[in-house]
Parts: sequence; C-alpha cells; structure tokens
Amino acid sequence: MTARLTRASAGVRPPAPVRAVHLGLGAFHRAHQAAYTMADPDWGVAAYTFRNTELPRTLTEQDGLFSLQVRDDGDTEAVIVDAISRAHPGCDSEQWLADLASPEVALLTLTITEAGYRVSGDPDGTAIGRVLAGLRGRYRAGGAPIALVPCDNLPGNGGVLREAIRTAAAREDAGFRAWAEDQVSFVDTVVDRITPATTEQDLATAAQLTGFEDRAPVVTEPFSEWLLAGDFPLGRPAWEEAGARFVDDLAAYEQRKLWFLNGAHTLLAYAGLALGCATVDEAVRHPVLARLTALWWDVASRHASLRAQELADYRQRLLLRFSSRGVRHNLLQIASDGSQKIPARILPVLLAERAAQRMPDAPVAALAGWLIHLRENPVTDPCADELVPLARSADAVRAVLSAVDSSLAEDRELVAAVGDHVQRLREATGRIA
Ligand SMILES: NC(=O)c1ccc[n+]([C@@H]2O[C@H](COP(=O)([O-])OP(=O)(O)OC[C@H]3O[C@@H](n4cnc5c(N)ncnc54)[C@H](O)[C@@H]3O)[C@@H](O)[C@H]2O)c1
Ligand SMILES: O=P(O)(O)OC[C@@H](O)[C@@H](O)[C@H](O)[C@H](O)CO
Repeated sequence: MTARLTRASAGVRPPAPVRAVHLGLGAFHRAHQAAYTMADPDWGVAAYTFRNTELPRTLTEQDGLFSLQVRDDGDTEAVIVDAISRAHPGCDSEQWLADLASPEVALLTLTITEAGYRVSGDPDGTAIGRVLAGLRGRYRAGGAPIALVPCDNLPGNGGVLREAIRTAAAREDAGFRAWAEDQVSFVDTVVDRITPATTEQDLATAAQLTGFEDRAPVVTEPFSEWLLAGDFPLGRPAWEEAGARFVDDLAAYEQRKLWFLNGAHTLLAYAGLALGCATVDEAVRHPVLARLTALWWDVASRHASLRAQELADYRQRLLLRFSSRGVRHNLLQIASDGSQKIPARILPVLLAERAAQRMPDAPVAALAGWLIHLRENPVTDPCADELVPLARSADAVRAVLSAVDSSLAEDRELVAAVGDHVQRLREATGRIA
C-alpha cells in the first residue's frame, strides 16, 4: 500500500514562514513559481485558488506537498515540491485579507489566466477585485510596500495589472490610490514551462515514482524560464538560484515567447483541431501543420527584435519541446480564451505583414482554424456569447474579425484569404463547408 504524502512521511523540512502569496493555484504555479521558490528555504507561499475548493483541501491534507513529474521524451523524474506552506480556497476571504495585510508578506504572484485581467463593471468577485480588497486592507494595516508579480502570458503583464487595479480602484479614496501608486510595485515577467492539465494516469505514475499517494501531482517539461523586470521593495526569494533572470527590458523576450511559442501553440490548436488532431505533439507531426508552423516562425522572425541566430536556436528547441511525447498538451486546453490570446500572439505579426502588403499563410490559417473552432467545438471564452453566434452568421469571417480588431474586418483581401483558408482546412479533412 502506498503511504500518504506528508512532510513527516516524506522527511521534508517544516513549512517555511509565509512571505509570498499566490492567487490562481493551478498546474502552472506549482510547476513554475513554486519550484523556483523551493530554492530559497526562507520563503514559504500561501497559495489561493480562484474558485476551486478541492485542490486546497487536498494540498492541506498533504502539508502543501505535491510531486512534480519532469518528463522528457523518455524519462520522468519526480521531485517533491515543498514551497507551499499553506493552501486556501479563494473563498477564504478572512485569511486572504490577513495574509495581504501582513508586513511579513513581500510579494503576490498571480496566474489568473489572460481573461482574469479584464475589468468591466463591478470588480467584486473577480480576481482583480480580490487583489484590490487585499491591497486596501494592507494600506489600512500600515501600508507596507508590496510587489505584484503577474505570471500570465500577456505582453507587458505588470503594466496590464497596474491598469486593471487603477481602473478597479477608481472609486477608492484618494489616500489609498496615492499609496497604491507609490508603494505597490508591478513587476513584468516572461514565464515559460509547458505544463498541461493533470490526468488520472499522472496520479498513478506519481505513486509509482514516489511511493506516496499524491492526489495533486503536476507534469511538466525539463525546460523552464523566468525573466523578470521590476522592484521588490521588501525583498524576494533567491529565484536566481533556480535559474530566474532579472533584466531591465523584457520586450524582445516577450516577443520571442508570445509569438514563437504561444503563437505557434495557437496556430497548432486551431488549425490542428480543424484537421482532427488532439495534442501538440500529434499536431506538430502532421505535414500540413508542420509546414504552417515553420512558415509562422519564418514570418514572426521578420518582425522580432532578437538576433537571427538566437531566434533560430529558439525555434529549433521549440520543435523538440513540442514534439515530446512525455508532455501531452491538449489542443482544446490551448484553444480556450482565443479572444484574449490571438491579439497578443498572432495579430502583431499579421498586422505588420499586412502593412507591408503581404498575405502570410500561417496567421491566416490560425484565424481560419479559430473560426471553425467557434463554429464546431465546445468554446471556453469570456466573449463566447458574442463570438459563437457571429461565427455562425452569414458574414462570419468579417463579423468575427471585427470583434477582435476592426481594422482586420476592413481589410477585404484578408477577409477573403481567411474564408479561403477555412475552405482549405475543410477540404484537407474531407469535410464540406
Ligand atoms: N500551463 C502552462 O503551460 C502555462 C505556462 C506559462 C504561463 N501560464 C499561465 O498560467 C495560467 C494558468 O495556467 P494553469 O496551467 O495553471 O491553468 P489551471 O487551469 O491549472 O489553473 C488556472 C487558474 O486560474 C484560475 N482562473 C481561471 N479563470 C479565471 C478568471 N477568469 N479569473 C481569475 N482566475 C481564473 C483558476 O481558478 C485556476 O486557479 C495560464 O492562463 C497562463 O497565463 C501557463
Ligand atoms: O496557458 P495559456 O492558456 O495562456 O496558453 C496555452 C499554452 O500556449 C501555454 O500554456 C504554453 O504551454 C506556455 O505558455 C508555455 O510556457
């Protein structure tokens, strides 16, 4: 019989004092920020989910421990991660407010998805509303400074969070708003580690590899990157011990990550689902998709600012990462929230190409695949109620493009090219429009 996973049974140190808080306790936080924080034994994390109540219960029963299965094509290595000192459901407002008011707490990391940064109307009940409530409590409790560290795939994610908090705080008193401007540091980050959702099979593998019954394992790849730019007024864990890099300007790395990795993911997800593929490793082996991915990287390279050799090395490595059978990343997971992802991942390159009067195949294929996805698959997207009917309307291409960027819908050649590509993807699968 496998033993329960606890700090005593695993012979792991007691929980470190809580000096960091996390919001959005999912797979990625555990594979990335928690793994980096483990390198500094003086820092413990209090991690909060947004809605999920089961994961914090499970982690609490496991003393915050979980196994991280680091898989390459052949081998899997399991590491017990001990950085999470406490786990809480998002609904535990009292503990959340107490943690964020504490001057011992120096930073808040977030993985709340791209959609989590949207603020429209009353922020109550949203992730941004929760952060605002926490900051208000901190201000009233003495106003110790704090660093906010968003770890979602958004360009200028520190600035995006700052704007979201400013908007949500519009009705707060002037003293609080001035404190938030002066004492809250918004750190920009580029984060990278491919981490799919955990499956039942991963639970069985965790037991085999660790000898413990672990009900919250996470599977990830060996590659990991964390680039940060910004201030930490009350200090931070020695994340550099685990390979994090602190830089002055993230723009070029952001392009590399969001266009080359996430842009290719989005292309593979939409065109791949249209062609009947289910996972990234399967899609990247499909001849049509392999060609489109190479074309996407060629076209993105024209507009990226890093040196050509650096980009060439990055895409070569990406191909290996995408092809790995160790990490099966579901295309449907990547296909979620397209309205929030396409503008950051695909449109900057497409718009630059259209300005140069070129019609690149790969971004056109990504948009065509998205249209098919909106018509035919279960759609998870904060704008689904608007987009799905548009995608099924008579003037679908123009209507969907205009919902993401009106200049795209005015570009007649582009509208026609996307329509043609919808047809090409359907013909490739033998389906008729
Ligand atoms: N998984 C990866 O490979 C990876 C890599 C780099 C960055 N990221 C970033 O991390 C995010 C989370 O990925 P994950 O793998 O942990 O996903 P996950 O599904 O395991 O966890 C998502 C977390 O976000 C919360 N959430 C979902 N919708 C929200 C909303 N509208 N508002 C606030 N919170 C919301 C969920 O409750 C959950 O806590 C991604 O969206 C991405 O921005 C993920
Ligand atoms: O996590 P999302 O939903 O922002 O995007 C899906 C994938 O593109 C993403 O998770 C990548 O795997 C990740 O960004 C790799 O670092």
